[in-house]
Amino acid sequence: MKLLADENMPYVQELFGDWAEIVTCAGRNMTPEQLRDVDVLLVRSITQVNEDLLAEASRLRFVGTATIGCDHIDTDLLARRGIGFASAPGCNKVAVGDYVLAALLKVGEHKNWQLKDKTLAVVGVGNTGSEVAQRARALGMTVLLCDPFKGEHDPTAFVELAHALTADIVSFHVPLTHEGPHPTWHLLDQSIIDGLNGAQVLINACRGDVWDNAALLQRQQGTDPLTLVMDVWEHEPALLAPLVPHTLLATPHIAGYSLEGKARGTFALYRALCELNGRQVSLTPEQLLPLPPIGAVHLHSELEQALIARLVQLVYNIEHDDAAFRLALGQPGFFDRLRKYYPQRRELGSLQLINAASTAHGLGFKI
Ligand SMILES: NC(=O)c1ccc[n+]([C@@H]2O[C@H](COP(=O)([O-])OP(=O)(O)OC[C@H]3O[C@@H](n4cnc5c(N)ncnc54)[C@H](O)[C@@H]3O)[C@@H](O)[C@H]2O)c1
Ligand SMILES: O=C(O)[C@H](O)[C@H](O)COP(=O)(O)O
Repeated sequence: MKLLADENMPYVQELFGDWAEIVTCAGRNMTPEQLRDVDVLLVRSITQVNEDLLAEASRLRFVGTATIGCDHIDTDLLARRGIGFASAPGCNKVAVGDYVLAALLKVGEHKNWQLKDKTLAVVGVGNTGSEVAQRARALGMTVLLCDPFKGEHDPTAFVELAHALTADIVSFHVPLTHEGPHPTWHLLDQSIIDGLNGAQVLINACRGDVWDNAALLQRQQGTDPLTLVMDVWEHEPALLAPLVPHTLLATPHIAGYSLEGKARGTFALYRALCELNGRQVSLTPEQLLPLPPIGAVHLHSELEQALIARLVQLVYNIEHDDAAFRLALGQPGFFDRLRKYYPQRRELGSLQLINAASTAHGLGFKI
């Protein structure tokens, strides 16, 4: 079995090394020729799996993406050609929850806000949105949930988008869709952007195209700019650079980049391929991971916002990611390079807080 994998997918050797001939390459540069004699293709979100890429892939029988989002995969094409497919739903949801928690704490510091007095709206309440909602509740925030698909079954638990957009902070966690009853492409469009007030904070850790970046830039260049946290950008990696100085936090699509999240992503594909090949699943994602640098911390005081911020920074410092992004901005290939050489980041759950209240668990720590 010949397997072609994105070079930035960890643990491929450990999981497939003893049953596949493995070839790796840069995900953005995969070519139809490379797929000629390949049986299994493993990609991340930057490879467009479409007619063009698969033009010569006559042996291909399985495609896996080690990501949550699948907007880069032509799944109809795979179905038509009888090629098996798997993604990794939820694999990095915890990392996205950690990222948004770190961002919220930075927003609190920047605006001198007590987050417990503020309202957060989560737009898209699936795997990642639910992680964010859980952390915001643990901070004591009021949380509004907006998800028209889920709202159909449980209208009292969800609000309309217009209501969500009145929150102090609005965090987006939708898939990128162009069709259907609630498409998300430019969900945040010019008219919505114009209707927001300058005290509001927006967070995008889902897909860049969900926000109209050019319209946002226009708003930011006016007299009443918004506070923006942007992990994802329209037209990555060729993002709208002039928007960056108008953000509070800017990062290169790494919200989901915990080591645990990446391991779960590759592992989901390993499990799917084992099933397809009638092989026994002989490992767990946890077995792939090294020990975290800090295992436990004893607490001797209440978990209030400033202490939570210090504890989060022990595990994940979002400001380092932001600083690296601003420093590299404009250099050729900077976006992909930051992602390729992203430092090992652990999830908050790798740190045990001893003597902590149960809210620590809601924040994502181990107790
Ligand atoms: N920045 C990152 O590193 C990163 C990491 C993981 C996922 N993502 C992106 O985030 C997206 C969401 O991930 P997830 O795991 O939560 O997916 P999910 O499928 O579990 O949840 C998405 C939710 O969005 C809802 N939704 C769909 N259209 C909507 C609309 N118009 N308005 C409101 N809600 C809507 C769906 O009903 C669903 O509940 C992924 O598709 C992926 O593109 C980004
Ligand atoms: O959809 C996802 O899972 C995330 O966006 C993922 O973290 C993106 O990472 P990439 O596949 O681009 O390395």
